[in-house]
Amino acid sequence: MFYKQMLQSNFQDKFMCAQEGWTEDKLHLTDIYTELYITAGYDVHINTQHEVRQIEKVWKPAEPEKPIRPTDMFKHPSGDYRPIKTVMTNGIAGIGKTFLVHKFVLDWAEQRSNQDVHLIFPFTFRQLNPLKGEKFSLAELIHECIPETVGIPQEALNYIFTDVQSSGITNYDKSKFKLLFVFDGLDESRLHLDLHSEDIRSVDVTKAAKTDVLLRKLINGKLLRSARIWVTTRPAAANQIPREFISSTTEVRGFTDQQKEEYFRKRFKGKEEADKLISHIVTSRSLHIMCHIPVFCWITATVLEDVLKTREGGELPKTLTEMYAEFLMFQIDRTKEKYGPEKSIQYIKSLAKLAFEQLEKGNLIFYEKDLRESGIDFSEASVCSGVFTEIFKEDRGRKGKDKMFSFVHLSVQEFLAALYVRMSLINSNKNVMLSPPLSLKILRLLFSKISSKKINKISIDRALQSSNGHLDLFLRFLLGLSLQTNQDKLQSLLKKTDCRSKTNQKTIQYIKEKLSENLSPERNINLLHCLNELNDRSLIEEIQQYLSSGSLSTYELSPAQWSALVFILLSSEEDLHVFDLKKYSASEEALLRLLLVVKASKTALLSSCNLSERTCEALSSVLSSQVSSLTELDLSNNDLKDLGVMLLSSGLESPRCALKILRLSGCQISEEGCICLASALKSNPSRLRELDLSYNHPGDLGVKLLTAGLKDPQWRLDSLSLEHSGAQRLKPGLKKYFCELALDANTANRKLKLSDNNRQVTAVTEKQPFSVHPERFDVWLQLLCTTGLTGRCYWEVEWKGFVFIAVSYRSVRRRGNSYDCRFGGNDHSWSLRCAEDESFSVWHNNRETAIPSSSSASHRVAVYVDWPAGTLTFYRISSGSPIHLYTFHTTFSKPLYPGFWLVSHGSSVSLCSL
Ligand SMILES: Nc1ncnc2c1ncn2[C@@H]1O[C@H](COP(=O)(O)OP(=O)(O)OP(=O)(O)O)[C@@H](O)[C@H]1O
Repeated sequence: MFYKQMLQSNFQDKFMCAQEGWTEDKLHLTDIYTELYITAGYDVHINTQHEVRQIEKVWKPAEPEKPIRPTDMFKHPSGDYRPIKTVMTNGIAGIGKTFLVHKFVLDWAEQRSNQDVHLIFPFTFRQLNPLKGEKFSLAELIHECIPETVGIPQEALNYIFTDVQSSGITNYDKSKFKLLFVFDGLDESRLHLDLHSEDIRSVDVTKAAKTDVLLRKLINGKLLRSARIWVTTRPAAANQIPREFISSTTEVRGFTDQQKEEYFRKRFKGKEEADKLISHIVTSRSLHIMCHIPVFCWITATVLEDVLKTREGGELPKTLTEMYAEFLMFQIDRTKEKYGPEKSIQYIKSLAKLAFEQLEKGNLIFYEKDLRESGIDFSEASVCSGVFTEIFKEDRGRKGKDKMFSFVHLSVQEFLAALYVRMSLINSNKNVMLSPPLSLKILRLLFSKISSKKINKISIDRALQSSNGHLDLFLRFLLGLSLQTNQDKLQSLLKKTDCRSKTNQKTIQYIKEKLSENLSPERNINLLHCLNELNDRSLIEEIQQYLSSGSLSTYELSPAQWSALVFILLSSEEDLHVFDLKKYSASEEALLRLLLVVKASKTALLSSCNLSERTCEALSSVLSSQVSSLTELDLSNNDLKDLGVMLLSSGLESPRCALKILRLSGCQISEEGCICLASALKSNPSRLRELDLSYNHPGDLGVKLLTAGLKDPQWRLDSLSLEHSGAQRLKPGLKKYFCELALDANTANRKLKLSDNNRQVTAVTEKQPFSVHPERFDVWLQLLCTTGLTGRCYWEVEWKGFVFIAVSYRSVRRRGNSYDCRFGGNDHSWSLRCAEDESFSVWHNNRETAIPSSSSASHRVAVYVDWPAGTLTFYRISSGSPIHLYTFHTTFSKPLYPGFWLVSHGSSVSLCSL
């Protein structure tokens, strides 16, 4: 207890202050720390190759996923008690892993949480790397790396460790001494961490062993079995620790929109100032999206703070290029005073060269030799790397003793690379974009005179040729740097400006041409970002106009406009939690165009959108994609057939598929499709929890296989619906929901004559010999059918004269002539009025809604009720196909009875057989 208090007190001093970037004046951690969005699970939501580019597609907070509080790092995400030994926390560069560890330790040290822990030993791999191969006992290693522990004598540590080791207890919660070892930054590790390698030698915890061996044994549980281990890492290195050694995985996913706001409120204490900045960031989409990475928030806050201070009433940077240009100038200004303007400018120029040359090669980490090649004197660089640590940081060496370098964030490298291209053009009239691949077209361009326009074109073409988009952000910056305003900011680096608005107009035109070609959606989106950097919003504004005028299905969108729509949806303020295709256009074409949005959404509602097998192929690739966020997919009421399900199954089989809910109700699926589904789920049983296959025809084998899966403890499935199945469900379209109806003679008004086995009714003048019945309509010429409907039902009727085709609750009044008795005259019935002149209108609650007139002379009407979904739709049947008339959306509370009102004598209605 004494040692605990001592360590807590020492850690308070150490972790209270946070070092951010270059700041010499340290800030109190709790003053700047903003809660991060942390989730449970193995999924790494970011493409490891280039996190920034992926964010927009990927990062949408997951609704069903409960965020984890930092203090709950060692609780099982399910909420149930399970012993937890090792937690691995993933997250991309700059997302806040180190900050999280510091906050956790500080909360413990200041006795806010996790007080069950007796001692915490926070290591970083950066500290451990130089000790590789050296021999230490565990206590010595702790003293070496964590000076705050020095007050705990080695004997005391050895006593505790020996006790833990010899007790044989494996459960942390049962251990007498509760210990936590933290290892931050596994991605930086140079240690030999093969956890399977057999370390035969003794497990005497007091004996010295090589650092690598100690670490290995701690992580694989050979040493101090009950001690807890917490490892943080960037995703690329996560697989260094095999799954079997990890009890729980979490992922730091940065800031949610709300947390971004909190961050800026903490940074800017004045409310007015904070409001201004937040609203500025929210309206500059690219900035807002990027701000999900805390380190980018810091860049943004740094720049905006400076702009506010130094330029009263000045424009705040809106685009990424503006922001990075400001950031760079801010760095140069700060260091100019210390080291002189020339040196800092010269250094930036060399770094820009390095950034460009290495980006061309696809390198993100560089060695001394690379620095030399770019003209950076290494010894000088090490002086200057102190100056520009926040741009260029000396990195962990993994190759022997070679020093490694990288930019503080890949986006900084991309910005500097773009700057290098512009600088070479403006300052030395040189085109540096010479390296292959050179198409003939580019070659031709190269032999003509160099100009900004040509460089822009070459860069656009090069970026479009890249299959993984490695030049996308570079291109955005390069084009952004062709704006006068940005060049003005960088005056100290650019000799003169070379902006001509005509040139930029031509570039904009060229981008728009490219957008109308059939490029991949990702490339198109980047081109739209480029337009944004060039301050051209014409395409986006067009689409926004369409969107505000209602459904898009009325417009014929060009490929460029579709891309603009994707761009808007991906970067919209509205959450992409739920993507509802019908909001835009219920068609397959629309879905295929908006596939990127589906990928970024949590839930995709695609029911009743006339989708076919073709869609399934595309969706299957979404499901198996590394960056898909989709956990719920509703494909009900589309005739996908067995082939569609087979195609979809290949996506379901993928270990990357994160789908939890799949609705395939009414999709014409037979036994074959179900067999395929069952086998896909068998090979990937750990995800899907809910499967809706109602209104299909699974056959005996389909039912058997799927229900067996439901009982299989390996499967996560806990809800399976196979209701309303049968061969009839294999009929196309709405016909699969056809139900046989019969008119209820007991409800028929006396002036209605029933015939054709109670399937036809005619309004007549003479009273019919019906018995007295309390359910009979006595005034209006109405009647109901016998069956109350609660599922999905479809029927067709032929009509003559002037009739109302209705559905009603059984409770509709039968006596008298009030509206309460008339179909559509009250709130418990809905009706379609079919008049002699073939005009239609709908009635509900005594309110009429007219339906635009149609030309056809057909007298056949179809009714489709989806009771659970609360929809009632009327169609006119023309040449055998349903033409939509009207849909009511409501919540039905009681069974619905089809009914008819025959207004004029001689009118008739007959129920059709299908
Ligand atoms: N929770 C937070 N609140 C406020 N600022 C934060 C937070 N997390 C991170 N930051 C800011 O982002 C910067 C980078 O965070 P941090 O070093 O924790 O990232 P990381 O995930 O460990 O990155 P890397 O993998 O590159 O080491 C911090 O210096 C700080 O400015």
